[in-house]
Order: sequence, then structure tokens, then C-alpha cells
Amino acid sequence: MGLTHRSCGKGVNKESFHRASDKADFVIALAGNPNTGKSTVFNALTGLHQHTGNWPGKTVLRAEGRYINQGQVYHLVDLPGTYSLLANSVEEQVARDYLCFHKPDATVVVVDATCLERNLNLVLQVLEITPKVVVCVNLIDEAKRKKIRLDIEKLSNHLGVPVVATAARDGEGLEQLIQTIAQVVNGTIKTTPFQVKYEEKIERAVAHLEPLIKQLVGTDFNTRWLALRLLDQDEVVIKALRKHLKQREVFTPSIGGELWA
Ligand SMILES: Nc1nc2c(ncn2[C@@H]2O[C@H](COP(=O)(O)OP(=O)(O)OP(=O)(O)O)[C@@H](O)[C@H]2O)c(=O)[nH]1
Ligand SMILES: [Mg+2]
Repeated sequence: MGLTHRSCGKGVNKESFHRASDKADFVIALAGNPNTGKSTVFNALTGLHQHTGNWPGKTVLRAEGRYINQGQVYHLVDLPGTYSLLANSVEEQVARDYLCFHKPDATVVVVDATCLERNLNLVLQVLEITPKVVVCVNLIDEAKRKKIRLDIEKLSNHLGVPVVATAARDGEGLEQLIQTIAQVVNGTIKTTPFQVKYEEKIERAVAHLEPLIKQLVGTDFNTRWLALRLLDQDEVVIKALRKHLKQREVFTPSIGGELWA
């Protein structure tokens, strides 16, 4: 039997609210294109009732909830639906900054089984930021109805991260999703994320920048991703990085001069 609100969500969430401590053991982000079923997954796991389109207009809100698996509390963050993480919109910026600067313990990318190719663009971008990823291929029921066949194992091998097929509306595959998330956060499953290779000129520049960035941020952030964003002259990331360094008081122009010039 698949997971439903009754078998997993509501009760689990109630239990979590009764805990004396508000602290979660793990933080899990839910990312994905709009309308892929992120909130449906979120609701099924937490027992909450988020609606489609939680982030309309100017006010950008995050839905957050909890579930418990094997005695451990998982804090689930439903991020805005986005087609990319290039920060071209408020939604993209929110999703991207959360993944980069809040650094969840794992990120579940919910993709639509009926238009996988378009959705994989975001998966590759997430894999550039964090290796701790589970791909949730949702709407598998719709794919079956449309006679779309998916080789989940092959996809997982290509991406280097676990892939779970779900029909979240019916609760199908959610138990496997929960257990896969647990295995990724506790290290039972080691991921080897597929990395997009750029043209040689860019790769050379990245190789030059990465050690400099490492001197500045250590292992706090993904240096390859930061190098790519700096080459992009991404003002948002540069600003966020400056703020982070200022907070840590490690900003030394002698090291960072080349980066900030
Ligand atoms: N057939 C089918 N429909 C689903 C499934 N999961 C979600 N849906 C439906 O897909 C629609 C979108 O689901 P949401 O959970 O709101 O999607 P979302 O990703 O949160 O959407 P945004 O918040 O707009 O990004 C809803 O009508 C759901 O009922 C599924 O596995 N199968
Ligand atoms: Mg939603």
C-alpha cells in the first residue's frame, strides 16, 4: 500500500509538533518545475495542506513542515516551482539561494514523468549546487496512461543520484522516497552527480578561480558553482558572498582582490 495522509502525514506531523525540542535532525528541500506535484508530495509527507502556487506575486513564502522517519525528524521545505536556478525571477532566486546558502541536508527534485526532458534541465542545475539529491519522478500514473516508458535505473545511473518513481496523488512510491532520502542523508547511498562540462575556455577559467574561492570560503560552499556564477557576473551571488564573508570576517582583499576586481 502506498503512503497516504492518514498512514503517514497527519499523524507524523502531530507527533513532531509534540516534541519538546523544535530542532529537526535533517532539512530536506523540495525543488522542481511548477506543477510537478511538489506540494502534493509535501502534503502527503507532512499532513499539511499547501495549495498549488504557494509563491504568487511579490511576497515569496516558503512552506515548511515536518515528518518523522525511524525516530528522526525531517524538516521539509517546499520551494517555489522554477524552470531554472539562474535567478531570473523572484521564485528562481528564492529556490537557488535556499539551496546554496541554507544548504539543506538533501534536495528532492520533483520532476514530471510526462515531460522528463524539460525537467532534467533543472535537475542538472541542482546537481551543480549540491550532490545530495534524490530525483522524484512524479506523475508516473500519467506517464503510464500516455504509454511513456521510463527506465528509472538507467536514469539514476546517468545522473549519479537515486531516482524514485511516484504517483504522489495516490501515495504511490512515497515510502520508497522517504527511505531513499534517509539513505542519502545518512550516507548509505553515496551520490556521484553528473556534472555538465562547459567549453574549454570556461573550464579553464573555473579551474583558475576555484582555488581562489576555496581560500575565501573553505568548504562552506560549492566552489565550482560559485566560480561559474562569478564568471556570469551574478550580482546576487556576489552580494550574498560578500555578506557571508563579512559575517565570518574572513574577507581579505589580498586573497579576494582578483575575484572582486
Ligand atoms: N495524476 C497525477 N496528478 C498529480 C500527481 N501529483 C500531483 N498531481 C496533481 O498535479 C497538480 C499540481 O500538483 P501540485 O502539488 O500543486 O504541484 P506543485 O509542483 O506544487 O506546483 P507549483 O506549486 O505550482 O510549483 C495538482 O492538480 C495535483 O493534484 C500524480 O502523481 N499524479
Ligand atoms: Mg506547490
